[in-house]
Amino acid sequence: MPLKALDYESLNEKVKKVQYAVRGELYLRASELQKEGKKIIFTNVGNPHALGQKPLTFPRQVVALCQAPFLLDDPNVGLLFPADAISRAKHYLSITSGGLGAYSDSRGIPGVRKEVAEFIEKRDGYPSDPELIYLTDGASKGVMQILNAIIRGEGDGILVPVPQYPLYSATISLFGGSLVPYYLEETANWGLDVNNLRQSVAQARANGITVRAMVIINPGNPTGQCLSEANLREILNFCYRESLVLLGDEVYQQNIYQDERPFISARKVLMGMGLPVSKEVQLVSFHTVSKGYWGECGQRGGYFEMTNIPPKTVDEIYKVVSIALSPNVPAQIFMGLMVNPPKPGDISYEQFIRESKGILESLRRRAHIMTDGFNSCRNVVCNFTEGAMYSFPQIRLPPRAIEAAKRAGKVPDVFYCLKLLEATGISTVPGSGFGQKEGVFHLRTTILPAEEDMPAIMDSFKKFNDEFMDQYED
Ligand SMILES: Cc1ncc(COP(=O)(O)O)c(CN[C@@H]2CONC2=O)c1O
Repeated sequence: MPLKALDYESLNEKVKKVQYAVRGELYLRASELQKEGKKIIFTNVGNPHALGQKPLTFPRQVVALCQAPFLLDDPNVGLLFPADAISRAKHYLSITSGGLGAYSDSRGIPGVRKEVAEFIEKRDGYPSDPELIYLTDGASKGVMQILNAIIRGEGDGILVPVPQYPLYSATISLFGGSLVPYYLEETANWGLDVNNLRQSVAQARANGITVRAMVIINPGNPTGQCLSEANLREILNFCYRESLVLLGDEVYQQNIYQDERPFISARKVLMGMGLPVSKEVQLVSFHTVSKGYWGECGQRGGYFEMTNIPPKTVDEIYKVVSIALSPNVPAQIFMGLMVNPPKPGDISYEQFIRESKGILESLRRRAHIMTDGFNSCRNVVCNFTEGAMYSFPQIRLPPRAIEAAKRAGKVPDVFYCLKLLEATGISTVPGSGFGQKEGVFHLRTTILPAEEDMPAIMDSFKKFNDEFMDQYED
């Protein structure tokens, strides 16, 4: 029989080649163990509600009423829902094309795009045009749409930080482009050295690659570093000199756990740089409802904002996003609520602030508990999680452990993470899934397990690690 189109052997080679570690070998093994009845702590994915975080009340009240508009006609609705949630629900229903069940404009609901533009203006102090803001099914879809527009073939290179979030390596691979790594400096708190950028671009060009764009993830995933204004200015000048599009992945902009480097957007720095840079550098910025203190990952809400992108290109991107008809409409309402939350004086303001502050302050404490726990182990060094929601400790593995990994046919940090999982139920992602320097090993975990469980989890990790080292250390 001739091969059919969906027989494995005849699949698109790019599909077979692509890797995505966040749900890779460790996650699959953890799922097997869970089926066998083992208690697993799935701290491999930045999925706050899966680890017990409660959703913020106000957004759920508004979207519940939008999903069930008949409740608005119930005379008792005011007994269950606050007046500001009722009025916001009525507002959103009035700007949809027929409620949550109707497709919206392919770029998203104009009224929500306007709320995003107002949020950006308030955050950065510069005007933002709703026409250049597209709502997407999570930031992932936006990243994929923009990379799809940029990558013409394997000769096109995208500068990506290493360690990186594998959405980028996977998408570049799937679209047949070339990933051009630039290494973050672990000993400089995962700092970004522009000299590394220059070397990476020169190396790529020597290999015949046309470097077209650069990705920054700020705050970083998995590394957690926050870029300073000076860093961002250096990067924007570099993109200007090298004519690179800058993709600013800023999904963790609400997740900041130190006061020295508050979040500043790439767009704000760009707008402040004056001509010609502020008008020449092409920037696309990404945000989501999946992170921050919202953690509404399953809703699939995101946006990207285009800066200095030519109108004809914007039209082409609009054409392509139209193929998928409409972004997720309930998620667009979550996005509107995220960028335009209850204000002082609103009935729900106090509760909203109490809930969101509570989550952020707990995340900051958990970041310290986890970092300190890792650094209490003799062979582990861990930079503090300045932002985002991950911890990325370096695990120094003795030669006999590396040999044992080789005998088992595993990359050393996969070997270590599998042993950790089997012994403790802690499901992590090996550093090799994010990229790391040769001969250096890491694992990524989230800082999301419940705060009251965190000390016991770190004790369990330390016990495993010390036993592992006793077994393999000379
Ligand atoms: C840097 C970064 N960009 C984009 C996304 C995608 O977000 P959306 O949910 O909006 O598509 C993620 C998700 N973080 C993944 C998911 O959980 N753990 C991770 O590392 C991310 O870490």
